[in-house]
Amino acid sequence: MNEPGKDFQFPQGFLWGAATAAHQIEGSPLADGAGPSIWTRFAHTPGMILNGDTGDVACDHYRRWQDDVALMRELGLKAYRFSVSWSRILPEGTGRVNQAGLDFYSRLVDALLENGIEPLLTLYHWDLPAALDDRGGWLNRDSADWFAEYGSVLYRALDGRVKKWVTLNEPWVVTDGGYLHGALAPGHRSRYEAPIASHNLMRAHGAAVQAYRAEGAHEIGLVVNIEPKYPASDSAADAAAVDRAHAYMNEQYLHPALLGRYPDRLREIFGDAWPQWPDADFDLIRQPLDFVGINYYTRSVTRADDSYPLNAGAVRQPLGTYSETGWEVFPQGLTDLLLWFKNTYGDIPVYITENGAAFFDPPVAEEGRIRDPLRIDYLRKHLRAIHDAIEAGVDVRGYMVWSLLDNLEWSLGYSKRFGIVHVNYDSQQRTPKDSALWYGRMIASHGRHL
Ligand SMILES: CO[C@H](O)c1c[n+]2c([nH]1)[C@H](O)[C@@H](O)[C@H](O)[C@H]2CO
Repeated sequence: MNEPGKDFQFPQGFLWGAATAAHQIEGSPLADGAGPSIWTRFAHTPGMILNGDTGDVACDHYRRWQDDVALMRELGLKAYRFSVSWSRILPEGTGRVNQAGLDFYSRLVDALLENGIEPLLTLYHWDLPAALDDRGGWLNRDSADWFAEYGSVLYRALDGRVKKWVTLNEPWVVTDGGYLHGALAPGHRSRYEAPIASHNLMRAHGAAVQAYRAEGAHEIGLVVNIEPKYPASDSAADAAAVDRAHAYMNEQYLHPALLGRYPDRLREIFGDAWPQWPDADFDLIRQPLDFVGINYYTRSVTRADDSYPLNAGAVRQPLGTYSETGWEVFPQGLTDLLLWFKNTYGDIPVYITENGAAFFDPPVAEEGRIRDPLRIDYLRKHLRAIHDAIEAGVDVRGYMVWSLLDNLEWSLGYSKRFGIVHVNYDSQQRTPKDSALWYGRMIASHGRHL
């Protein structure tokens, strides 16, 4: 447990880094031959993003990437998780390669390596080429081939320099937000489309891993957002609600990827909207993985309700501490989740590929400081929770704080700040917050003085 003054020993080689995503930081979405993504289109659809914010400029990382790599080095990061914009590489989604797009990421990777920072590359962080959405997007079974083709273009260009690859970031959010509830691009609302999109995403994951095994020589994995579900009461109804919520978020993607089957509850949840899948699909989806990335933010105390389609919902905790996004700060949930993962799927290496929180950060003080003690407390407690899981035998190999920079929080626009580095969106000035300086000291001591 977390005895005060305990000397925390993280495993040798534990990878300390930070994470971002292309659409959230790059800006210049159509520069140098890039094609539009569904988020370029979604953002320019009135009413879809708070305050009419768009990713047209964001953190201007597409132009400021060299300064941002220098900043990562100054902070002492050892790794950087980023995503590639598919439509910069393949403007129509398939076929013609845009060399300028490839060159951007090739230069970024070289700069990271020159500065002793290991790149972790995510192929897909939600920004599907608009041209593929016009062909049905994730509802089209051809999406698996499209994605494998895209992956192969990047493997050939970057493998050897990039040694840790991620196929998908959070297929749950892509499906739940983009196809069931409609809050995220492409903004569909259909309980019939959601399972189809979800299944094709996992087929695409499997196809991209298969393509990597033919082309690449290093590591590839899947990133999921999972969240421990705790019953709001000891009633049978709440226990059943927990089972449904757990199957829908936590098992829906890990089961097919690692066990080659869906949890039974999904048929109960979706009813007549749950198709009969071909057995061969699970042979494609279930590919040996070198690691799984877990994005952890919060827990959910869950009760039965009449919400759609789960009939299960989260209950706010009166004594809980909440971040600006309304997520409870609950570090113990990360320990519980990691133990569940190991007990359910075995000793697969794990990276915490996202963990962080949005808090109201004060403006830049006169001396250029930004005091964000709540974020430091959040990060410290979650790193201690990871350490507890490691001591209990979970093979956690690294931690990527979300996020390096304040950035575009999807449909919430720029209203939420997750960065350990503040971004002034008018001047594009970067200011490391106290949490960035703290995290750098943490990395330098390898977590010893957590
Ligand atoms: C529902 O929470 C998810 O685990 C989650 C949280 N987050 C994410 N996924 C995404 O991967 C990031 O792009 C978001 O910016 C980040 C913060 O919202």
